[in-house]
Amino acid sequence: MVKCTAAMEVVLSSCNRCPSTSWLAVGSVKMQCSWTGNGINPIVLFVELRDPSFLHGQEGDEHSFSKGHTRVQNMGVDLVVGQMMVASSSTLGDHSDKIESLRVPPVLQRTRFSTHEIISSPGFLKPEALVRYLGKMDSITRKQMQTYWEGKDEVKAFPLAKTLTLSLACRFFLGSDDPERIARLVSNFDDVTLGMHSIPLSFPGTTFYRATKAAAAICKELGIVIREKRARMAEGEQAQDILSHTILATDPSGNHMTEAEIAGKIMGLLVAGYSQVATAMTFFMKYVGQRPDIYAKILTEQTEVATAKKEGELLDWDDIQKMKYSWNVIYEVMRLTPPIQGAFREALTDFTYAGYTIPKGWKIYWTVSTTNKNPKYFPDPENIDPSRYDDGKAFPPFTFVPFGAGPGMCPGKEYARLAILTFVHNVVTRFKWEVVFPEEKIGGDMMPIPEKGLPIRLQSHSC
Ligand code: HEM
Repeated sequence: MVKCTAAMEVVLSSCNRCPSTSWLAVGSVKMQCSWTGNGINPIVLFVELRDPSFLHGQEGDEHSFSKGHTRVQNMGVDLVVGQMMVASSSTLGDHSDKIESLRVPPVLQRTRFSTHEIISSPGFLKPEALVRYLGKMDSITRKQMQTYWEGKDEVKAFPLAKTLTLSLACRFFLGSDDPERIARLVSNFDDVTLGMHSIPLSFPGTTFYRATKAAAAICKELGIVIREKRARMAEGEQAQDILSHTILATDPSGNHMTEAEIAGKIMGLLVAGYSQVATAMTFFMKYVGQRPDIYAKILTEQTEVATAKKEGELLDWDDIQKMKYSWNVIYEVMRLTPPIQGAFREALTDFTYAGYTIPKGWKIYWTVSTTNKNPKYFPDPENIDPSRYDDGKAFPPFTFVPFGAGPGMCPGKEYARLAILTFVHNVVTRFKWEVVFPEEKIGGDMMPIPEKGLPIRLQSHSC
């Protein structure tokens, strides 16, 4: 058994300014694994309290989103994945030699190659590049509808949305359509996603331990994918996906990434591109399934798009531009249930916010949902009202942050928009649906998860 020693400082604080529950950072934890003596990075300890107010709201978000000369710095996917990979190599017992090559110090991951730069540099996630993916996105979505949705009276929306988004991510990030490989990865990705937001106590039975095992399994599979891709590139295959460009990327000294670094980057991207998009699709099904008035308006919009197309013709960029009402509904879905509830930052200097002094080096958790429900900007905040985003209505910076804000804002926003709207088009033009358990419990710590997978009863338009 792995034993971890933890030295812990804890400061508890709360205030009554915030009407809803949020997460409060309360201290830092340093841990050491008794097997290897490896230190695991200090992390914040957070607990759920009623009415705590910490870094949220417009003022808090300005602190937490700004980078560089200001008070906090971003801790993105890389660092969390990096932590997990270091831990995985120290806790997997007899498998540790196999994944030794995958150990990547988190600092190295963050400084040599930024994920943001890698996915932005070849312009992969920019609208002009995404236009090229749209037809393929639509055809993958159609195929999945035919295979998993059509002819069924009842389906579980969450697992099906995850199968779809993982297939899309594997296609566009890895250039792979292999369904068996995708099926093998699904449960591992779920474990990694949960582990990214858990306290890194790595012994059998903990969420973090499961995540480290899953991360190791994904990296092993990715190692094979990377070697296959390198071989095809050596034979002249063009770089047409993010993996190829990551293989070709160099740091300022002209060095390429190691296989482990590439696997870490790609795993971070797959996790980001898979679970958040699936969560947004799932909560679209939940909220719209309970609001026939909103469903009717979306159906009108999507039917107009569909009837303007020839038989079998795939969606194009102009079609997406016509889906304004549908996207406003998605904004409301993400405002009420943000797929990412918040993220970590690290204080670069001591600073005081709302009467609390945050010491340098402490990890801070900022929350999305409290910001997005501020009644000053979103009157009657619990109500779904897509007209909030009608043309011409703008919100002040840092008041609506489902995709974050500032320099660390989500680089996958446009990709997510296309994937979600393509899904909306395909599901709404085929079915009307009813949520089986309107009061289904939403679990998950930092990421909302419907506990039963959101079962829905389908009624096909063709019946
Ligand atoms: C509905 C879908 C999505 C939502 C709601 C979402 C939300 C967010 C948020 C809130 C952040 C900021 C985190 C922070 O400030 O620390 C973020 C960052 C990020 N997202 Fe997304 N995201 C989505 C989809 C995607 C997709 C599809 C990709 C990849 C293609 C992606 C890649 C990333 C990356 C790499 C970062 C880190 C950026 C950095 O640190 O500079 N996301 N996302």
